Order: sequence, then C-alpha cells, then structure tokens
Amino acid sequence: MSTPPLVLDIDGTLTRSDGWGIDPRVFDPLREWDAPVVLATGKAFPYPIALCHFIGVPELVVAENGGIVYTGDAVHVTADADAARTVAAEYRAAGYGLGWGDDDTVNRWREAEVAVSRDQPLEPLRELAAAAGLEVIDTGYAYHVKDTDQNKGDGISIIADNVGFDLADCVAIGDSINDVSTFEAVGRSFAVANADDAARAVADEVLAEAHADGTLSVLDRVR
Ligand SMILES: O=C(O)COP(=O)(O)O
Ligand SMILES: [Mg+2]
Repeated sequence: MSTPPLVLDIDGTLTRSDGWGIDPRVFDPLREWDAPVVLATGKAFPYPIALCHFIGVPELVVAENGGIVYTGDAVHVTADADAARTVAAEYRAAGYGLGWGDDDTVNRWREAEVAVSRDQPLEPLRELAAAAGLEVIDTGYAYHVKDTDQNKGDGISIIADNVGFDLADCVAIGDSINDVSTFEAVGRSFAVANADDAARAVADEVLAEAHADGTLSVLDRVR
C-alpha cells in the first residue's frame, strides 16, 4: 500500500501533552512524508502557512474552519467575516470583549470568521450569532463565530481536486467538533484521546494516546 495523504488538525492534534505548542517530534515524520500533507485548522491563514513553511512541506492549507483554502497555487476564500464582525461589534456593545487584548493577533489576519477567547461568556455570543444566522463552535481552544456551512471538509476537497489526490485515500487526525467534516470527508479518521465528544462520535477510531503522541502513533501505523 502506498503512503496515504494526511489531513492534520493543529491544536489538540500536533500539540504537546499539555495542549500548547507544537510537539517538535512531528516535524521530521511530516517533512519526510511521501504524500501530500494538508494542515486543516481553525486558526487564521498565516499560522498554518507558517507551520508548513517551517516543517518544510508544500503549503496545503485549510484555515479558519474552511473559510480560507490554499491549494499551493491559489487562495480560495469561501466565506466572509462581515456578519461575524457585526456580531462581534454587538457583543462588545453589550459589554463583553473578544478576550485577546488590544492587539488581538488571533483576529488580526482573520478574513472569514471571528474568534473569541473561551474565557468570555458563551451564551450571549451564541444568541447574537444565531440572530444573524451564524453559529458559534467551541474547539476547546476558541469560540468561532462563522457561517453554518463553512467547514474544513469542503476545504479539503478543494485541495484534493486541485492537487490530484483522492479523499478516500486520505488519513485524517483531529480532536474537536471542527474536525467532524474532515472525518466525514476522508477514507480513514482518527480522534486523539483528548478529543471532544463530537469528534469521537464520528472518527473511525479513537486513539488511546493524546495530542502528538496519538498523531505519531497513527503516522507509524499508516506509513
Ligand atoms: O483555532 C482553533 O480554535 C483550533 O485550531 P485547530 O482547528 O487547529 O484545532
Ligand atoms: Mg484541534
């Protein structure tokens, strides 16, 4: 069997056991991976691009939960942040904040949704988003105010079509609700042990190991 293309979530999946920062052990196996490696994340576009760059793999990226897709030669913007920014302004007017401080590097380059810190109140955010026809998802790392149809799975399929591989051949690893569409799109899916209920419910297999330990075990198995 040939090496499968990979679709990897970042936070909760490539992270160290305390949940923060990339586990450096993932760099070499990913750089040496003999098939496409797609990073599919809720983070803003520059973060996964930089991670591909520093791993040393071609830039194949689904960012902002599918709102921004990079196929290596073209950027596809599939959602816009206007409605989410209006929700964020209403949330602020109601006395809340996004929770990232004055410079807010979490949203500074974000083009297709708005992210809110999980230390801010969720319910008023959900109510304002619902009134605008949007949803709020909780990845365990941030609340994301986004279009209901914006998802990583559709983004991955844009990349697969452009690069020329089959989603049925792909192996995906993830940890949260924003990976459900990924798991549904690919041939074989793994949830790390720290995954939330939504991801566990859809994954083909829930791993015994958490974070990068789980990811490294899958890489060993499917390589
Ligand atoms: O941005 C987040 O909230 C989570 O990012 P992830 O999709 O890479 O886990
Ligand atoms: Mg994650």
